[in-house]
Amino acid sequence: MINPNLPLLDLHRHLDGNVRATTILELGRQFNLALPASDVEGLRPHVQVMDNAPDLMSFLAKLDWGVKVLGDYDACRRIAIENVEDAKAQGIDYTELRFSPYYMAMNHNLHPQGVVEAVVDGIKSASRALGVKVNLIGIMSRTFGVEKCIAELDAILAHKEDMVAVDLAGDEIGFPGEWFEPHFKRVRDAYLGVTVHAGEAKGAESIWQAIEQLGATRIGHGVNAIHDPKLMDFLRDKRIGIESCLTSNIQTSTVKTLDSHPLKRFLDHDILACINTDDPAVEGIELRHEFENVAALAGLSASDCDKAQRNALEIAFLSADEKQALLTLASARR
Ligand SMILES: O=c1[nH]cnc2c1ncn2[C@@H]1O[C@H](CO)[C@@H](O)[C@H]1O
Ligand SMILES: [Zn+2]
Repeated sequence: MINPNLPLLDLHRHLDGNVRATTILELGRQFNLALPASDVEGLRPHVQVMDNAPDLMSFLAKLDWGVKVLGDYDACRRIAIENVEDAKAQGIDYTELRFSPYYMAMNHNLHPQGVVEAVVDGIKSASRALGVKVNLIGIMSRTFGVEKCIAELDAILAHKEDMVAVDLAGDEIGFPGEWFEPHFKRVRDAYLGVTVHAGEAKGAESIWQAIEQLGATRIGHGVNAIHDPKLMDFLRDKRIGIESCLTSNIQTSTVKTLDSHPLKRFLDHDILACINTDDPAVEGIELRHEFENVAALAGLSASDCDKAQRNALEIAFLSADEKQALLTLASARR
């Protein structure tokens, strides 16, 4: 359940994992690309998870068409704007949209920095026009290797004033966090926040690594913390945020069933965990659905959902004043 008197936040939302099927079709036509289908129903199984994927990497393959159609910078700007429209339609008060400039650039040889510029431009204009507060998180896609991530980081840091944090996403097993220590030193030196996808495909040791070596103050997914009692206490005591994504974790086969999802136990342990979408279009879900339908199946009560909403505000990459403004806005509702 969503408490309308608390702000509604989505802190873990991939902009490039949320490209509308209709937009993929239109951009495919615009750039004369051979798509696997010519209508939405035919395209759906190629761009959306229909049955749960057997593992993370099979899930991630469903994001590929959404970036294969990005034939120019205007296409990047377009999907950025549509992401703000989608957030607005959900009644989201504040969202942190994350994106991987190299992943968006690579199919049509765009320059990652040009992609960043187009996304920043689209987000700023749409955010202003629609009245949704948005910040950006730059992603390094670890799947493409250490060197590509250096170039990707260069593009992100060239626009560091338009970013609140940097993330590491993609293949957690094949490209361990240890390889990205120099990258995150640069991120911290630029005074940006650090959030890392960890403990999703790998165990609790990957979460320890993200916190202790990379400087993460927030963890994407972090489901495998549940197997390490010392880490559970550490996350609570150090106020490390956990960005949970319920449906995503089922669809990647990270968690077998919703009733065994660790989010409820994170909340009971007073860990700052919250509810997020991950890749809405690829999953075929949205934030309200996660709160209104999925949370209860994961054992959350209405007061657990309240807690998740408050936790999101607590761990958001925002100043104390900005958080207060969001609280004031929501408490004045109705
Ligand atoms: O759930 C996830 N786990 C790990 N990586 C992800 C997830 N969703 C998307 N990406 C990755 O994020 C980048 C695009 O924003 C891509 O690298 C994609 O593979
Ligand atoms: Zn993610």
